[in-house]
Amino acid sequence: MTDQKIFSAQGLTKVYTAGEVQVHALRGLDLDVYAGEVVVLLGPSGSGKSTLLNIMGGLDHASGGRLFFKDLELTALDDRALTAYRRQHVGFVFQFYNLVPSLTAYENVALVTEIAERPMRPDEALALVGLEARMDHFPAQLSGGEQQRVAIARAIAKRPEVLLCDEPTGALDSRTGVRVIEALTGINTQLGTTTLIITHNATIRDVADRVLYFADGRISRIQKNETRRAAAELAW
Ligand SMILES: Nc1ncnc2c1ncn2[C@@H]1O[C@H](COP(=O)(O)OP(=O)(O)OP(=O)(O)O)[C@@H](O)[C@H]1O
Repeated sequence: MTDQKIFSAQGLTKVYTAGEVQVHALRGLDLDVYAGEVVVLLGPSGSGKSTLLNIMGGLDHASGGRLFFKDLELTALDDRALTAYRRQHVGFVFQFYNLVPSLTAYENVALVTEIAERPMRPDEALALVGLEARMDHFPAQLSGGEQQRVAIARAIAKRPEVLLCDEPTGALDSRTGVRVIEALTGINTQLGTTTLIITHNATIRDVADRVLYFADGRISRIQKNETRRAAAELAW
């Protein structure tokens, strides 16, 4: 973790309108995220965690307030510029892996490296998540945790500055979930990738530099961990 801000949000709001109903998903959120840190986002369902991650990742527009990625004001960008930002700077990991079933692990990662500006090789990315021996396997031949690690390799192969993870262990049992968190923290250590992880599993907060507690569209508390616990020590 450094003192260089990579994200800075001021008064960020998001209102979803569904027919006559308005949902205030973010209600004036302020946040700084520092380059190289691991941040865990905790909070009840509907408290705005995914909404924030989607806006940070350029998948959605805020309704108000300002959000910067370094000097770039994301809240001032149109769809096209937001797509360019996302392609260049952001990797995503979701609860479901979305691998192409007819392609091997290697080929799934290569799909991304072929269109990135300065990618690592697919085998290099797969080695970072401990799957170099499984490169030629198809998704159906891999466990859920291994498929998620392929998805992580795919997300980091373009060397994004930011990795945004929405419930990456949500579909996994404890042992495989721990391996996935190990892969994420290992990448953070080796590449310095700023990593945000949404989870409902409070045990995971111990691997973070900081923990953000969400409540009703705002951050109600920020916890700073003096030391980060090794992912391998986690169990739930
Ligand atoms: N596309 C949408 N249209 C309408 N309302 C939405 C949309 N996306 C999210 N919401 C609403 O915005 C609020 C915040 O949702 P969000 O997904 O950010 O919460 P969350 O903290 O990530 O929840 P969870 O932990 O269940 O994923 C919720 O009330 C949700 O129903």
